Amino acid sequence: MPAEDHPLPSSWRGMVRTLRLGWTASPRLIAVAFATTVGAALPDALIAVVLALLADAVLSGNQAGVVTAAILLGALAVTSWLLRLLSERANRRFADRAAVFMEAHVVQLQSGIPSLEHHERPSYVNRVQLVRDHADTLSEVYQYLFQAVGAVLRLILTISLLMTVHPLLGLLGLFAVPIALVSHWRGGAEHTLEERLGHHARLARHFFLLGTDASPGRELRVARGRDRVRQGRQQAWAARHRAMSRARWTTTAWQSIALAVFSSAFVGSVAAVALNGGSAAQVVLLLTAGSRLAQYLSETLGQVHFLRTIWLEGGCRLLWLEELSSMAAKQSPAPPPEEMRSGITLDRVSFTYPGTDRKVLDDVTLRLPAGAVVAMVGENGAGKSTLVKLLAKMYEPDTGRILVDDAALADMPADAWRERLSGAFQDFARFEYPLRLSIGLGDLARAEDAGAVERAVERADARALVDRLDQGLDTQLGNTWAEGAELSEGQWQKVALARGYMRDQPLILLLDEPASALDAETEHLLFEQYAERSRALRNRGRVTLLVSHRFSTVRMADLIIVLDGTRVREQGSHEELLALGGRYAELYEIQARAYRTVR
Ligand SMILES: Nc1ncnc2c1ncn2[C@@H]1O[C@H](COP(=O)(O)OP(=O)(O)OP(=O)(O)O)[C@@H](O)[C@H]1O
Repeated sequence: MPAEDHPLPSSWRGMVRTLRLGWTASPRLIAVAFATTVGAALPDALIAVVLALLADAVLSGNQAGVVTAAILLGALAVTSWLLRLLSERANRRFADRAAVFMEAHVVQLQSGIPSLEHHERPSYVNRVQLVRDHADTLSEVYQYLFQAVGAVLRLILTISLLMTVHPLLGLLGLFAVPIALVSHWRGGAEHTLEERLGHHARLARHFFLLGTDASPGRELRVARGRDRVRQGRQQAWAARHRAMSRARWTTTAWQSIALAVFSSAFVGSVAAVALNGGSAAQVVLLLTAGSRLAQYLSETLGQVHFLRTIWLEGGCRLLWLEELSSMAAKQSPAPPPEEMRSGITLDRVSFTYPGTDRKVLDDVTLRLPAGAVVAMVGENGAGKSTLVKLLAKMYEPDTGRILVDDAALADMPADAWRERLSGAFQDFARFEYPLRLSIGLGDLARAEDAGAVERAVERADARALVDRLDQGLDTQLGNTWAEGAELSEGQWQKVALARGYMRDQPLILLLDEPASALDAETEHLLFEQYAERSRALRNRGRVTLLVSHRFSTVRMADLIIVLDGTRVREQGSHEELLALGGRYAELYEIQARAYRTVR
């Protein structure tokens, strides 16, 4: 789905949605925070009136008036301080709660999108990154919104006070309009640019991780490439900074012009009132309220700018993510079958990765028979993993169909389909949980089922690994934890493999180079056992698809598919393909010869 297929919703819809989310997070706290923040804004604006009363009383020698005005001033100051304190506490508590709520919401939305497209299309990645980066900031925007409401009320009150001196002074508010407009435009323009420059920030982050993570650190030390990485990071930041700073200078220049217009009008008003017989109290009121008007305006603008940048823009991106997620959830009505009778068919499937224009699979037609162990081979980049991803519904084919028996995979909900498949992948995850859970994640509903976890351990030949760890299956994994056990690459891969074996009866088991970090003999033994078990269960109609570069493993499969850059070049059993004397036979012979030579 190209980016323009799902454009950003309007900022205002985003704002309403974010408000609703805040209300859901904590209705009581949001109400208290609103009342105290708006309340705290008003006493300050009334100080101008009391100061005018004070000036009047002082000039007319009214002792009682002076005392009353002084008491009122004190009362206003204390009320303002107290309400501000209360509002700060209420807002902070609310922001804490809303931050947790928002982050959880964003995580849920992102993981709820069945495809991987939002991780790969650059324009989507930038948006998702902004939502992710602003997930906790979004929780602070309520405070800014309430303050902005308070500030607007304070502005109205201040302008009304000015109009008591002379109705035309209300026009001072009009001179403030350019400032508001520039500020509104500024937030949007900077945010759009930030989104457009997202790839520089990602690049800088990538170089940062390269320079600080342990595993690239080894290679960088050997290659003496640290300076190169540092330079890469600096260049990425500099490119982003240059463009942002140019844009900020332009917006700041416009803002200064708008402020200059307002300031001239204010100075002119003070002079006009003073020269046209205005009383001292009126001049005091105009000076106090007018100078505060500028201060209130810049505060309001700061809040509006923040709201515009983070909230309106962040809010509409959050809404965009919600819509993307719910659209994906709505699309698929047909449940996957409980059992497969004939197998999985790829019917003239073509696929191009989002954001690219090169076909990775072109018009591929294949049949993976129910009950069969199918192996897929091909050179690097031939499209093997891509085909596996299509079968896992991480992407949808551009053209053609994938059929499970006779039902289209495209019509099945991704979640329901994935409950019926198992998998172990070459870029496996290192889940730093206790070993039992790290394996049990393969079938979360049975993660607590000791028998199921034990069986997965046996199937992955990971018993020796479990026995070597101090607390067996209860050992905490990963060096992020103080007591965590760090595993070798091959051991992590065995954990991933065991995870892939958690489900007893998947419709399809996808094994995409799941043992690349293990030695060839271990891999051979593992799959020999596995293929035997699979054949014993043939009548249950499961399909196993194994991607491997090791022909000693591949030869055990019932059907071998040779992919050759976008197309299927050959298919058949090991014996058939050897007899064919084509690409498979050639590659098999090269590996077998190398193996004989080494031995
Ligand atoms: N996320 C992606 N976005 C764009 N192109 C991609 C993406 N992933 C893979 N490709 C491209 O698709 C082609 C096929 O990649 P794929 O990972 O399917 O190959 P493979 O046969 O599994 O290779 P290998 O044996 O090295 O694992 C490659 O040319 C690769 O550059």
